[in-house]
Amino acid sequence: MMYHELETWLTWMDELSEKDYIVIDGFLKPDLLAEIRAAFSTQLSSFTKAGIGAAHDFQIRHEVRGDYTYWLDRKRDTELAEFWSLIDETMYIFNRYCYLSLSGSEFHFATYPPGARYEKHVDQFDSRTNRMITLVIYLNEGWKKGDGGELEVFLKNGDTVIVEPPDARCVMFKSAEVPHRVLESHKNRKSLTGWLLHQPVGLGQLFG
Ligand SMILES: O=C(O)CCC(=O)C(=O)O
Ligand SMILES: [Fe+2]
Repeated sequence: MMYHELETWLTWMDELSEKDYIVIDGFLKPDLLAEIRAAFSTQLSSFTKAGIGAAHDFQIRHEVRGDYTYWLDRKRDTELAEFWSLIDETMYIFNRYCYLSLSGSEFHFATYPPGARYEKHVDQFDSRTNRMITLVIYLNEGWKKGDGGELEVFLKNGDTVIVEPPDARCVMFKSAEVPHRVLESHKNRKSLTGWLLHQPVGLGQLFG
């Protein structure tokens, strides 16, 4: 039993291959969204300041990246079982229909307090090339224009796209190919962000 119909998946995969990114509203059904929101609230006191860069150049610079994160662990965070199985389904689809060889993932909750942003970057660090697909799910109930925290995506053809972060919206893009930034947020901005990996390394959490 799949979470999304194959036909729907194939439409999404076509769009992602063509544009390098895709915005999907309703990627999560309401009950799964509620589970994720509950887990987010439970962990809120354990979030820590996010860093930038891999092992050797790890640093915390507020002006570059102002969010706080909490890394998930599928063995420990079993209340998110339905989410983990959706991620498995997502990896299966990418492997089967996009010829990727994904075999792991890493996910964190993130919150950007008012005034926080994340400057232009790509998600594949020089020293780590295993992040293939970035997947972000926004958890901003009641988000409205003026709240800020939009995701700006820089495409190869020179176009930039502004993606607003309302509740339940999912954005996926090719981690190595799509520079992006998070514009300054004026409210607490919440998300569940992760990467589908070429190998099951999942060391992102050691580096921020
Ligand atoms: O939350 C977003 O819209 C993107 C976050 C991001 O770029 C990252 O965590 O690498
Ligand atoms: Fe990013």
